[in-house]
Amino acid sequence: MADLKIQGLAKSYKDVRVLESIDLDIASGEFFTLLGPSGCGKTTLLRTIAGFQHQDRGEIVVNGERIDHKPAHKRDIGMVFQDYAIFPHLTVAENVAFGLKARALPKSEIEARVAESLKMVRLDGYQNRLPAEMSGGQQQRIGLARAMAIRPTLLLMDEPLSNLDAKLRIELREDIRDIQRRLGITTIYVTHDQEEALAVSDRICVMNKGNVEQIGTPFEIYRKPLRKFAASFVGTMNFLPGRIEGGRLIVGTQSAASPANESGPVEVAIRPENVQLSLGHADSEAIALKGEVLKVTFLGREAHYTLKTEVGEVVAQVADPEHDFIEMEGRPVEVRLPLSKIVLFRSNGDVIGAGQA
Ligand SMILES: Nc1ncnc2c1ncn2[C@@H]1O[C@H](COP(=O)(O)OP(=O)(O)OP(=O)(O)O)[C@@H](O)[C@H]1O
Repeated sequence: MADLKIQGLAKSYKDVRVLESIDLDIASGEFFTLLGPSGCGKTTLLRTIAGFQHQDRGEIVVNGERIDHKPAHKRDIGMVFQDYAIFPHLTVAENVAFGLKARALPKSEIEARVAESLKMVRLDGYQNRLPAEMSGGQQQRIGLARAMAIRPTLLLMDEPLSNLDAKLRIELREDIRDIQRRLGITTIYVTHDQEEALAVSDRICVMNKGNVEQIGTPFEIYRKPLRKFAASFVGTMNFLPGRIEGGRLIVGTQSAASPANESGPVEVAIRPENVQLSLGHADSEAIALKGEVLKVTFLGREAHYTLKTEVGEVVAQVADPEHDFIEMEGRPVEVRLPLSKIVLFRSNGDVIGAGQA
């Protein structure tokens, strides 16, 4: 069991600052995900923790002890890579044994750990195969078994599912999560896939341009974004221009009692699943915009609507649709934005109050 503290970690390549000043506090046994767009510094942060490169400033502390002066092989960290990084000329068992041989463990111990690790990733029986005879998903299981065989205090995973097709990705991410829970190993997982992050993590750290934007549980990140960046990067969000004046939230020609105690221009954010469509009139707890259905995509258990309103297009997602919505295209509807589901952002991207999406 290991907890990890990162304080003031900064890294530049030549004169380009890639990590600004990162502070993280990761609990023992936690599944912690670094989520962000390409180039935001996730991999750099992970590789710095692993010891493949060195920070310019800051500390990395595991169980109260600084590890950032140690070389990578002395940090007791298991690593799983996007491209598997397994040796093609070695058998499955030899690949898994690789780190154990480097640690000069007795042969019987190596054999026992290889067997145990392969069983854990459901590859028992494949010991003597070569990687080329295995599928992509199986090759990544070898990578996972190899990382776990050394019984590391930390497990780091860099986009481990990116090279797999959609179905395998879901299957393997569930396996990774089950194994991680069972062993209770502190895990840092890098992905740019927000759905994957929501599905597997205890907590998510949303990164942008070398900074931490928000750290929270998947629920908090999705439902209570603290910055516009997290709100737009995770899931789908409608953003509409509005303003608060005299205690009223004004969107286009419509208004309702303002949920926030300030005034000035705001961005009104709402998730598609929280937009309500109605043919009747709205209550006072919602902004009700006149709209027209531009497009309907019917997906069986839900339908997605693109709606034209006076302040721009709004996407609504309706669960369990009751109409044959093809007939709805071109029809006028009322587009209701319930105040309890709206999040308001200032022009600088900061959330107002503790809004909920
Ligand atoms: N060895 C290097 N030398 C110079 N610049 C680098 C080096 N490695 C990464 N960078 C730059 O640092 C920035 C952050 O890269 P990093 O790989 O950490 O981002 P990332 O969030 O993991 O992105 P991706 O998801 O695309 O891997 C990028 O702008 C990248 O071009």
